[in-house]
Amino acid sequence: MDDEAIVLAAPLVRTDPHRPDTETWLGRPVPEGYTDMIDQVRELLDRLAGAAPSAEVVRSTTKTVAELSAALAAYEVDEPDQLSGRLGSAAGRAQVAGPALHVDEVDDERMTGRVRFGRHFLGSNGVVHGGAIPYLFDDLLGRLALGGGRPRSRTAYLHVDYRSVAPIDTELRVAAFFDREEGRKHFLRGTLHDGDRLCAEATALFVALNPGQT
Ligand SMILES: CCCCCCCC/C=C\CCCCCCCC(=O)SCCNC(=O)CCNC(=O)[C@H](O)C(C)(C)COP(=O)(O)OP(=O)(O)OC[C@H]1O[C@@H](n2cnc3c(N)ncnc32)[C@H](O)[C@@H]1OP(=O)(O)O
Repeated sequence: MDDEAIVLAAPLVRTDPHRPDTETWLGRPVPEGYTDMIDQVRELLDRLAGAAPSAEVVRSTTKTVAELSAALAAYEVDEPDQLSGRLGSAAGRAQVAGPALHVDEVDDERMTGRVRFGRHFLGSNGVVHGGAIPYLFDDLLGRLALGGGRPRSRTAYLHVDYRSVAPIDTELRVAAFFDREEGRKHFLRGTLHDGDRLCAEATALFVALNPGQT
């Protein structure tokens, strides 16, 4: 392993004091170190986005990533059994398609947290890609839509207003609010702040699924 490859494998410095030590999933213990693995993959995506590697490092990284894919392929499961996207207390639900969202406080009507968009989510000029922000809101508001014992629902619309730029590699604040419900229609809104500065806000309609609706 050469020096540049060692940098990729360096221990993760990001830590989350809010993360529980153990978590169960579908009544089973989550494999030890699972969320650390997800954090390492996030780190890899950030490094990948920011790197202009030598041909030698491209070759060795390609080989290593192919080996990792093959190792995970041996453990492929159907959707109901997958961990990614289902660990409610893990950053971003352990789903690396989205940013590392940490929920701090939640009740039936409100949710607050922190999010950090890494280099992987860069649009340009140090600013988060405009497409990554709706992802964040869909996830955040979608979780709150499920709160308070409410039935499963689906996003019918999601309207995002970009009020000011959201920087990458910065801890941003998020908040979600359950505004009201009209029959199956649940109206929610969310905000994204950098300090006191509003970066983006969203309004959304989630429609509760009818019994038997998939
Ligand atoms: C095993 C354990 C796991 C545990 C996990 C724990 C961790 C946390 C877990 C999870 C967090 C989840 C966080 C992510 C959440 C993400 C959510 C998504 O992204 S969902 C994907 C994107 N959305 C779609 O693909 C929808 C596609 N559209 C549809 O399926 C339908 O259009 C649907 C269901 C939205 C509505 O269809 P209809 O046939 O059921 O109902 P109709 O009659 O059309 O609408 C009902 C009412 O809503 C209004 N409506 C519908 N769409 C509207 C729109 N776009 N604008 C305005 N009004 C609309 C209608 O006008 C109607 O209103 P009137 O009752 O007449 O007053």
